[in-house]
Amino acid sequence: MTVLARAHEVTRRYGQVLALDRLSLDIGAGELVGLLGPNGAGKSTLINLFAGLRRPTSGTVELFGGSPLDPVMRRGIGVTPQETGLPESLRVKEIVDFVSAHFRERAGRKELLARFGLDDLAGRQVGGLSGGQRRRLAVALAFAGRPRLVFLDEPTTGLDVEARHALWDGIRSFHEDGGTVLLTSHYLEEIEALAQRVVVIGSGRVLADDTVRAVRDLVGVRRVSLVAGDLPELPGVLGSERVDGRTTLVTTDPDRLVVELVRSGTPFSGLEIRPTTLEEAFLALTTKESAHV
Ligand SMILES: Nc1ncnc2c1ncn2[C@@H]1O[C@H](COP(=O)(O)OP(=O)(O)OP(=O)(O)O)[C@@H](O)[C@H]1O
Repeated sequence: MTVLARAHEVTRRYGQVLALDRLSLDIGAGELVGLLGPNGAGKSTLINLFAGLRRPTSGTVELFGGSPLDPVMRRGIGVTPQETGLPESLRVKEIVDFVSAHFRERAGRKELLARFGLDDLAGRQVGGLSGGQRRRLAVALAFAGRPRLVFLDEPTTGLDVEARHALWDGIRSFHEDGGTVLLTSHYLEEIEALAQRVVVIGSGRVLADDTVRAVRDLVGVRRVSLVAGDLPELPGVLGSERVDGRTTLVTTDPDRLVVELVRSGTPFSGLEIRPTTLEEAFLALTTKESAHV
């Protein structure tokens, strides 16, 4: 596998804050990697290091085998930060042309706008775009220089379902054409929908790096739901909720839980056991992590 971006034993401090803690991660050519972690886990810091916007306190960061501080290497990437300020008075097509002009290789304006569902807005001033349209434009601009690798920091924040799906389609088609993507998201279904590989980070460290499915299996959390009155104390329960008389228990050991439930003689009905969503897996992982601290 050709490695396009590599972090090796990277530590980044901001004063007393340890944002990344000897983190190592390789992004291979053609991968679509989802970076998942709670607020403050270090996701944006990692993207800023790869994009050459910050330097590590220690450890090494490589981009295309060179330094992210080298503009030649940076020309091969596209970045959408969490927040972007675009000049309000420029038209969409003018901004696309302005950004594209910085690159030797350029995506065609029409093709770029179409890919992100913005074709009808080419003549519109940015000041007249909705929040979601602005966000889509900011993401589209990451692709203006025909990058080999794009970093998208929470690309769909603030978008409605339709706009989010339009953006997913744009990211997917870039990936299908051989592009490499690292994206962070708080929408867990987004990572499940797009990424083959998920890297979970917490407290500046990699907690898991695997397929979405394997990460779920890794924590082995299941949802047991049933209709019952008051329940006795049951083994391995990480959380519970009760909606409309149905109780759902999140557990690491559904078999033992059911055995104990039957042994307790508590009457129940409608038993269902389901695998977890990535969100539940992620919560269990980060809970485990904080239990270690
Ligand atoms: N410029 C800065 N100065 C001081 N501390 C910072 C700075 N940037 C980030 N941090 C701190 O570093 C840690 C990691 O932040 P980072 O933004 O990388 O996390 P994140 O995973 O992207 O979070 P979020 O999901 O909220 O965007 C946090 O504790 C944050 O407060």
